[in-house]
Amino acid sequence: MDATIEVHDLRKRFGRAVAVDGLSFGARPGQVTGFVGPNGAGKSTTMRMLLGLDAPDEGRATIGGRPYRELRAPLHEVGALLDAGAVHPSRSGRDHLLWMARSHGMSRKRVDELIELVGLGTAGKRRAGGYSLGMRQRLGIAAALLGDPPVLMLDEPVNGLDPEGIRWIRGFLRALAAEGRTVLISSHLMSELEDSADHLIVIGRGRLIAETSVAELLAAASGERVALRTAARTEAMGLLAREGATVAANGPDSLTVTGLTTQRIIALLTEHSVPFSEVSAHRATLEEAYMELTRDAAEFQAVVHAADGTGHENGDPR
Ligand SMILES: Nc1ncnc2c1ncn2[C@@H]1O[C@H](COP(=O)(O)OP(=O)(O)OP(=O)(O)O)[C@@H](O)[C@H]1O
Repeated sequence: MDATIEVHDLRKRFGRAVAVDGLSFGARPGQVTGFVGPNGAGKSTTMRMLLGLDAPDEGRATIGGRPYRELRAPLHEVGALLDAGAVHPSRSGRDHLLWMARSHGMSRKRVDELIELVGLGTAGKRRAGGYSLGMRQRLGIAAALLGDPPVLMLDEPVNGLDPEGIRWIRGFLRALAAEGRTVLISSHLMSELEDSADHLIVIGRGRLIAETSVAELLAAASGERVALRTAARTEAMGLLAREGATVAANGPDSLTVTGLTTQRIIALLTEHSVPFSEVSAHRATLEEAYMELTRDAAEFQAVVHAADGTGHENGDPR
């Protein structure tokens, strides 16, 4: 089966709210594709449409060229984790998987293999109601993998995990992609996707903001900025500005310079005997790049104003 995920001009409204607004993107086999956007951007709704749980108003959401409802053996074609809490609390993790396996004609052996693979071990025999979030995520991922599907879709799999859980899931997802699977994972935090995603789909207000590789996004956000550390801040600022650079001071001895290369800055400072202790190309973090991209997304501002408790739009004093 062709394991490509494709979304084309997808639209979905809930009453007056537009959840997904003409979204198009793709996710390919052999890659972890990060699906990132602020809270309320439309990630879960898009995944739900890909999984046939919500019907699009317009557009197409397909897996291997077909909508979910037309897949012949869905469990063997797509594995999904939307809500890690969706397990009966009094049933053990293993029994939950056995129940799913039996209803789809899969073996007990497959269940035991998966319990080992996701690192649940003996916890598999304990009541799922007593599981930590990390254990519930592992169980959910095991359930998604039951039918050994070439496509995996996980909604916020890293959210709420401890550092060890995050490390495990990153490595695990990368290994699944390395086996040739298509892995789509959503997150509202770009930093969660650092070190795990190869490709990024960034959305805001139901629309595509960027579809890019992690490397390209970082290069674009890093721009031509150079970080300069000098004890002679005023002198350096005057000199570089006269040479056409834009210079911003960020601290008593640190400047950010735009418009001149690192080599040219070093040559000028040396020529004019301006002391400096560091000149380096600025490298943006993934989080900085993301903040720049989503600055205008209204949901993002809404999160900020909800957090500061004003209940006002940002910059709107009413
Ligand atoms: N069943 C529903 N009924 C009404 N509105 C909905 C429904 N599902 C989603 N929405 C709205 O659609 C928009 C997109 O929501 P969605 O959950 O897809 O975003 P998200 O990017 O997954 O956000 P989060 O990171 O918070 O999970 C939001 O404004 C949300 O309130």
